[in-house]
Amino acid sequence: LPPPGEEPAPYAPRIYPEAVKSHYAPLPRTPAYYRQYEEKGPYPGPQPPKYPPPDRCIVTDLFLTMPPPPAHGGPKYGHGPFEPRKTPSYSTSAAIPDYSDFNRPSYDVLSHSGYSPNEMSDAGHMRKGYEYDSCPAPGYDEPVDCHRFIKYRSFDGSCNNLKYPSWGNRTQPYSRITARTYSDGKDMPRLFSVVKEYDDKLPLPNPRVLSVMVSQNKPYAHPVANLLMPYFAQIIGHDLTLTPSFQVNNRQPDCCVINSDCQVPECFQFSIPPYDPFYSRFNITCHQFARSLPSKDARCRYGVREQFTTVTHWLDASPVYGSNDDQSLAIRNFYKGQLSFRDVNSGIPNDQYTEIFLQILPSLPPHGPSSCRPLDPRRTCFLAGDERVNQTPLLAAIQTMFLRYHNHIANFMAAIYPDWSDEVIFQETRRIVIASYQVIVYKEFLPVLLGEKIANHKRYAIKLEDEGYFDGYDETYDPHVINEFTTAAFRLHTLVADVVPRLLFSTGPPEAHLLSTQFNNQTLLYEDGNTDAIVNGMLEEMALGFDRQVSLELQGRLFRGRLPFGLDLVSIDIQRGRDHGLGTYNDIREACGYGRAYDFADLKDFIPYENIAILQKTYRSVDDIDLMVGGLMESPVNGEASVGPTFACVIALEFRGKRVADRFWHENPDQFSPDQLQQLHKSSMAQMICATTELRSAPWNSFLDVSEINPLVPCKMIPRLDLYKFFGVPKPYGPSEYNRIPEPYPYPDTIPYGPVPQYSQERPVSKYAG
Ligand code: HEM
Repeated sequence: LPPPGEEPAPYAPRIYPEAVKSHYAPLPRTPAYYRQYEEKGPYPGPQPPKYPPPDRCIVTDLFLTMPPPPAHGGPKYGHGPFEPRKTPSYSTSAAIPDYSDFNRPSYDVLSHSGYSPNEMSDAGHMRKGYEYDSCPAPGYDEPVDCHRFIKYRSFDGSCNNLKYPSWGNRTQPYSRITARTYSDGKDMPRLFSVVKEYDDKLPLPNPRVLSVMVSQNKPYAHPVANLLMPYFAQIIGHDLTLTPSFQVNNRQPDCCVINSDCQVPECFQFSIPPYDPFYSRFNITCHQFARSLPSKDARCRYGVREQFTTVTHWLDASPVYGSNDDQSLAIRNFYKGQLSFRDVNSGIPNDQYTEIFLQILPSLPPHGPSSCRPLDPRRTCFLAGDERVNQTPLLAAIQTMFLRYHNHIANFMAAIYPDWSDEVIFQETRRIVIASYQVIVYKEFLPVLLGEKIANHKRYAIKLEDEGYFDGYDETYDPHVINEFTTAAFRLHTLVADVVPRLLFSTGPPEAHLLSTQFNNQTLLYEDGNTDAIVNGMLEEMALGFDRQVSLELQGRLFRGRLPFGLDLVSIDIQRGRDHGLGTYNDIREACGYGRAYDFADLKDFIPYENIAILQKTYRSVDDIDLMVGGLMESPVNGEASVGPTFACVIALEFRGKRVADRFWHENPDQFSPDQLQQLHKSSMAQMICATTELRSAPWNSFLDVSEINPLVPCKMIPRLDLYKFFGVPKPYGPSEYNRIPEPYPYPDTIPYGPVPQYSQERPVSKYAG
């Protein structure tokens, strides 16, 4: 950390190639741009009409008061700007294309949502412990036959809790730690300030204006964490949540076009002011946004709107193994327990001669519903347990490490027990990989994210036992992901750096590519050694610091494809919180026991003055502050953590649940023998890097930059799991009733990736041998 009173150095990538230097030249923006925002005071956004809009028309922030676009305006990209309507009106009969299909979508097309607004009534359920208000209510459950899932996790998360078998299942709704703040109490996003003017509701600040007030793309480097930390966090995020949003034919409706007349209730787009520092250059005046789907759980069906995840709620490496049977079948090769893979050089799938270090993820079928469209058709996108794997090569590189780690252990087991079936080897390996991953998350990752003090605090129960088993399993503890966690606290987008770095001395000079050129583009991983080069690049490059500054690559260029602009993830995150009716920043402070702020000045305990000033300029009341914005304004806990105290509390509560409520938690007494547990606790990110790449050394805690207290350690000195402790005995450990061979899964008739080559003990000598 810099000495007190001194600012940290502004972030500049360490791997800093010529090609992207111009990107770091000062942006063609002057402080005057920002002053415009400040002088105008809080941007009120287009004023809502005096009369309430029709109920189903939730969008108050249309561009009705926008000036007309310039006649010979600059470049026109995308869909904006729009002809302003002559008479501002919310009528649905204006002359725009007939999107009658979209007129009925919210409750027809959402067939799996299955309820109409009239059916809704209030039905909150208070949960045990602090103020949980969630569904399904305790005691509720469909009859599920769990006998197949006594020893091994199901893929969809059901049958973890034997009393409430559907708990934690994919599609179960989120839980909450604070009350919902929907404008109508049950369904409409949070739209209005708590301050009223002559009984008129005043709108909340526009999300894009907030985004610009919050972040001017002037990030600082993280004081201690490298880039592997946020991307590993992203894997955890993907493990726990994938919130589906409203789609028609597998894509979001283009709300900025079809919803200019407020026709699609599930659209929640927002306007971009004409003086926007970035988008005005492209005449963009509207930002796309579709609402998250409401869940359909039977108990919640008539209740208030609650969102859900389509991946399991457990910390079970679902990005690797999938979150339902179909996904899990697609990623296996049904040979000796392995996950399906390709040889990076030959492209041959599941070739048993392929070294672990040359394995890459299998190929995504070319015409599937994925948004990944490879630029080079020979370099297809990847298939993994989570469809978001292709978002960036950094994420895919970590997924590749997991694939190799699984296959490394499965090969070992198959060699010791040649008579074990593919199913048993697969499930036993999966159990070890998940356990190892849980250790890495709790022992190495959370202390870096939350700071040692919170990570070790008794309240959160996230410090692993030094010795022996954990006796805290509680089958009545609500395991469902906390909405405030996934919709705000764990969206660590502020830590993401501008570049995708590659560094491997043997494959050439260091390289970096702008992040926005790498979305949905896996080209970089397609050469021998390139997964390793990217992993090495992440170890070498610093993460960005936890602050209100977010990289322009995410704040304006997200998913831009070949356009010079894309989406703004900061405003999306803010709008998503309102869409979900999240409790405000102040509500969460209170729930965490930090006390409410009654005035902007009361925020000074966690928020620096400079940031309080911004909040005061933008919000009408301290009670209006969005959780995402307030959280980002905080200083990191003790200056050492990667989040502020409010996010840290929400994140720690989430991870408490992931440990306490998980029947398969690796420290539970019936999961592993004491010897095995001791081995598992040796797991580390460094060990995983050494086992799955050809790097010869790794930082001791591989989420931290190399320093005197965190040296670079040669792989041979990094403690390894003694796998004989797991497989040196004839049968997997466990009480006898759990210890039977599981019944087979519904195998497909054909194996997905061509004929499986015969395994041969006489493997060719690796070119890396010796
Ligand atoms: C290149 C980096 C990243 C990109 C392009 C990206 C992009 C996105 C996008 C587009 C969303 C959906 C936003 C919405 O519609 O509400 C999202 C959600 C999310 N992101 Fe990121 N993200 C990145 C990095 C990260 C990192 C490092 C984390 C760290 C934990 C993270 C955590 C999350 C979480 C928890 C969600 C909510 C997931 C859900 O509820 O479905 N992201 N991200």
